Amino acid sequence: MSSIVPASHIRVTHRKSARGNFHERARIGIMGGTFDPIHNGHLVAASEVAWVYDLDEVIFVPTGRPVFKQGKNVTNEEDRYLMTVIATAANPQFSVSRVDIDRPGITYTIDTLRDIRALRPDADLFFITGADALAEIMKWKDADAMWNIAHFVGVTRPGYVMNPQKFGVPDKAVDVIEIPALAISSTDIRRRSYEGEPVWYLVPDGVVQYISKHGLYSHADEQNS
Ligand SMILES: Nc1ncnc2c1ncn2[C@@H]1O[C@H](COP(=O)(O)OP(=O)(O)OP(=O)(O)O)[C@@H](O)[C@H]1O
Ligand SMILES: O=C(O)c1ccc[n+]([C@@H]2O[C@H](COP(=O)([O-])O)[C@@H](O)[C@H]2O)c1
Repeated sequence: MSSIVPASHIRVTHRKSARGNFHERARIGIMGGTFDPIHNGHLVAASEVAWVYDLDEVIFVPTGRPVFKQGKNVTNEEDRYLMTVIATAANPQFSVSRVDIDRPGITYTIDTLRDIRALRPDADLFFITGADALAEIMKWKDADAMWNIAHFVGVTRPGYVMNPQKFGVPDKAVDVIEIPALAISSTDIRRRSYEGEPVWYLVPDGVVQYISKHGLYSHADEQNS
C-alpha cells in the first residue's frame, strides 16, 4: 500500500516569519485610521508593531464614515483609500482593505474586527492604535467584545499620555509599546497644504504628488466640498 499522502491532505502547521521564527498561525496587524491623509507617523507605527510582534503582514483599514469625526469635513473615502494604497505599495508586508469603506453606515472597529476575522479565521489579529485613540477606546462601540477578537497594541505618540489603566481599559487588554516619536498629524498636514507650506517628508512622496494632482486640502478643494 502506498504511503504517499496527497498534497491536498497536508496541513501546514508552522510558518516562518520575517524574523525567522516559526508560528502556528498567521499574525496579522490591523492599522485602522481615517488617513486624511496617511502620513509617516502611521507607517512607522505599523512598521514598529510588525517588528516587535513579528507580524506576517499589516492591513491598513481606512475608515468609511468615522464615528468621532461626524460633522467634520472628512475627505471622500476613495481619495483616502488611494493615498493609503500609494503610501503602502512599496512594502510587501503592507496591504489595504476596503472593509470599512464598503460597509454601509458608520464605521465601528468591532465590525472591522469581525470582517477581518471572517476573511482570515486562521490568523491572530493585532489592532494597532495610537495614544490619542487609546484614551477614548472605552467609548468605542462594544469595546468589551473587541478584546476577544484581537490583541490591542497602543503606540506612543508625541503630546499624548499613554496610560490604558487611567482610561479604564481592563488589565492586560492592551499592550503598550514605545515607538520613534514623530510629531506628525493629518490635521497639521491639511493645515500646511491649505497654507502652501511643504509636506515633503511628512508623508510619502507619492502622497505629496496625489495631494497636489487632485488639489486636496487647497482652497479650490474647499469650494468643491
Ligand atoms: N504620529 C503618530 N504617532 C503614533 N500614532 C499615530 C500618529 N498619528 C496617528 N496615529 C495613530 O494612527 C491611527 C489613525 O490616526 P488618524 O488617521 O486619525 O491620524 P491623525 O493624524 O490622528 O488624524 P487627525 O489629525 O485628522 O485626527 C490612530 O490610532 C492614531 O492614534
Ligand atoms: O468603534 C468605535 O466606536 C470607534 C470610535 C472611534 C475610532 N475608532 C477607530 O479608531 C481608528 C482611528 O480612528 P480616527 O477617527 O482617529 O481616525 C479607526 O480604525 C476607527 O474606526 C473606532
